[in-house]
Amino acid sequence: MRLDYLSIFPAYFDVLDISLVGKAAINGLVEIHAHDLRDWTHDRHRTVDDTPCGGGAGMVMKPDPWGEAFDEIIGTESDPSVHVIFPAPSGTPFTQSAAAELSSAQRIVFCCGRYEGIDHRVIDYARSMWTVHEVSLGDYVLNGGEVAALAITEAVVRLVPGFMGNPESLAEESFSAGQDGLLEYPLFTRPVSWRGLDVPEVLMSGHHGRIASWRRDESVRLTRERRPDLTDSDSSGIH
Ligand SMILES: N#Cc1c(-c2ccc3cc[nH]c3c2)n[nH]c1N
Repeated sequence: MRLDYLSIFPAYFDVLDISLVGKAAINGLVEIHAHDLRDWTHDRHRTVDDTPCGGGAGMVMKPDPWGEAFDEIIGTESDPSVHVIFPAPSGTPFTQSAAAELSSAQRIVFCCGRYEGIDHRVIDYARSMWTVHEVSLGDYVLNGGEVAALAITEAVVRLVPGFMGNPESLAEESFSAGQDGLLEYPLFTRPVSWRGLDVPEVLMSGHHGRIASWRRDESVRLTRERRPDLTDSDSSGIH
């Protein structure tokens, strides 16, 4: 899997060399390329923004640098196997199932906007050429797309076959299919007693049936408390 990042702050992605994603890069599972969008400007100030047509506050990212960067990084041929991701507050909420779908992609290009956003023609052009995803991390405002690109990268790459040492651990995580779309149950490890707080006795009983039942009940309780929106989904198993 090749991952490209277009941003005016490409140093954001240096962290990928440190994290687990860096290990995947070393193992050849992923190839990471970060690019400075300003490398595709031609004025002395390396300008990437301009005032919004129709007025309004802030600045909008000009289309020209994006188009020239696309030509060099992706090419000028249409290819639906290339996935181009535009993080944006107006995007579709990014989910675990979206991460799972993207984990089989061979090429993902992240377009990280700044200012008020990117000229919409850039997205329209990308849609005419590749498979485009306009996605949002959640209902809060960031200053740009880089943090979202990092989060999406981690969510996707950890699902790439061969990345996780123990793929079985994926099955029991929150939002995973194996968890019936429920939130993960509380986790405990040694010591059994810590600052007057004890591990639930059932988890020390060695009775696998009771442990499984306790974990399911906890997942249902937590999901009802914190994510009632998940309790009506078909995959949740609770209604
Ligand atoms: N994804 C996502 C986002 C953003 C976001 C993404 C891109 C830009 C470009 C300028 N401002 C941005 C905010 N805010 N909140 C989210 N969940």
